[in-house]
Order: sequence, then structure tokens, then C-alpha cells
Amino acid sequence: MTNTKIIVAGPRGKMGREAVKMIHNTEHFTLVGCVDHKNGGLRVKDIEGLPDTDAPIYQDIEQCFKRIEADVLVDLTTPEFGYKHTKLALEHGIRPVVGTTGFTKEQLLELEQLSEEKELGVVIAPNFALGAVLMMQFSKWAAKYFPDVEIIERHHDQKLDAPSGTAVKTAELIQEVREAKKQGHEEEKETLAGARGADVDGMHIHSVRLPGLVAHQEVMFGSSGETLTIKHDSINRESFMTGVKLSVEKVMELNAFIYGLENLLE
Ligand SMILES: NC(=O)C1=CN([C@@H]2O[C@H](COP(=O)(O)OP(=O)(O)OC[C@H]3O[C@@H](n4cnc5c(N)ncnc54)[C@H](O)[C@@H]3O)[C@@H](O)[C@H]2O)C=CC1
Ligand SMILES: O=C(O)C1=N[C@H](C(=O)O)C[C@H](O)C1
Repeated sequence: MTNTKIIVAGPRGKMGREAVKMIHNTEHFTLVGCVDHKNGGLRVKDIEGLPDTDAPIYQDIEQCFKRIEADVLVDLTTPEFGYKHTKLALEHGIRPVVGTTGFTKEQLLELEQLSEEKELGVVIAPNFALGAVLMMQFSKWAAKYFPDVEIIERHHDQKLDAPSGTAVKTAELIQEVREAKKQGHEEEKETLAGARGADVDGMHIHSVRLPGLVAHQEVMFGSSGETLTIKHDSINRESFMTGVKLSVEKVMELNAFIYGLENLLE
């Protein structure tokens, strides 16, 4: 396999650290640089807990892209910066693999248009864990037969976006097979605002944030005399690395915009 040169944005984060380790341990990947909003001028090996590599750290992403020759940007930052980084990567001819969640529909559309214009592959995956991708696909299938559905996602309390990218993607997949339908009683009223969660075409999403959690989702279906629950748990962040690795490999063969890891699986 040819070697892929990778820049990671957000190397000190919970996901960024795992990604840097995975890249360091993958023979056909080379970490050529990192983008951090601190520690500019240092090397990756200078940061406690990161692998022993000389890859330089830049605070200014444009400087990084100008000075370092790279094939792929892996972005694991925040919704605000992830969007800016993805756009800049495309403008510099670098293929983005984005795990960062919380982008708006308009931002996704804009990135899709830029990817087409530049004829460069982009992978944006709300969830890189294979089990989570299956949970979303099984939920889409189930929604054909069980249109009454509630999504309950649970995450650690440091998460910035709610609902999670996975919950949004799950709702979008279900919308493809389920007609808009108000659930619950016709005259249902919230006596405390937010009690029924977010409303997507009448299906509800509930977001739980607690210390001790990693990333979990249940999609619960109800019908006459039965319920069906499809559940996925990421118990650590290694769970996401198979998907990050696959996305980096695949994005090098792509000239298209991919939203969701399911589109890369056979
Ligand atoms: N697609 C997937 O499978 C997964 C996606 N995520 C998403 O990935 C993102 C990161 O998640 P975590 O690692 O848990 O968050 P985190 O808060 O631990 O890490 C984010 C990192 O980004 C850095 N950062 C912030 N602004 C920056 C900038 N301007 N330039 C460079 N670095 C910057 C922060 O210093 C921090 O180290 C979130 O959007 C989260 O929702 C998280 C887990 C799995
Ligand atoms: O912030 C997280 O942790 C996660 N974010 C992604 C999301 O918003 O769905 C993926 C996973 O749930 C972990």
C-alpha cells in the first residue's frame, strides 16, 4: 500500500490522541504534522502521552498546509473549527476525513459543493464505530415497519453538541423510510419545556450528558403489544479507530463527498 501523509487537527483531544496513536502504529500512514490551538513550534513527542514522533505542531492551520506536504487532514476538533479546517483543507488540495460533529445542513452542503468543485474526496462520518453504523442501518430497516420511534443518546458531559451527530444521522436515515408522523397523544402538552426532547418530523431525540459515559445510543420502536430496542455502546475511543483508518484509506481513492461511514462499507 502506498504511504499516506496525514495531518491531525486536535491531537490533544480525547479522539485526537487515539487517532495520532493509530496513525503512528499503522505502517502505511505517516503523521506529518498536527494543528493545535496551543503548543505551536513544539513536536508531537513533546506532548505528554503522545507517541515519540518528530511531527511538528502548528497553531495556524494555513501555515501548516503551506509548509507541510500532506494527503489527508483528520479533523477531531469542535464544530466551529472543524468546518473551517475542512474548507481550508479542500482549498489546499488536501482530502479531509472529519469526525467532528455539529455541522449545520448548510455547512455540509457547502462542503459538498466545494468537494465537487475541487474534485477531491471528503469523508465526514458522524460515527466511526462499525457497531454504531450497523445500529443506524438496522434502525432504518426497523423504521419501515415501526414508524413510532424515539432516539435516546447518552454521552460524556464534555460534549459540545446536542443532539449528537449520530442521533441526527439516525433520524435522517429514518426520515428516508418513514413519513412525517406526530407521535404520542394528539393533545399532548409539555408542562416542562423540553420534556419530550427534540422533534424531527414527529420523532423525538433525547440527549443525556453525564460523567462516566463515553458514547451510547438506543433507538426504541413501539407498536401494538411490542417494543424493539436497537442499542450501541462505545466503551472506549479505540472503537472509532477502525473507521478512521478505513476512511483515510478510502478517501485517497475518492473524488466525491461522503457523509456517513456506511457509504464506504461493502
Ligand atoms: N465521528 C466519530 O466517530 C466521533 C466524533 N467525535 C467528535 O469529535 C470531536 C472531538 O471530540 P473529542 O476528542 O471528544 O473532544 P475533545 O474536547 O477531547 O477534543 C477536541 C480537541 O480539539 C482541540 N481544538 C479546539 N479548537 C482547535 C483549533 N482551533 N485547532 C486545533 N485544535 C483545536 C482542543 O484543544 C481539543 O484538544 C467532537 O466534535 C466529537 O463530537 C467524537 C468521538 C467519535
Ligand atoms: O462527542 C463524542 O464523544 C461523540 N461524538 C459523535 C457524535 O456526536 O455522534 C460520535 C460518538 O457518538 C461520540
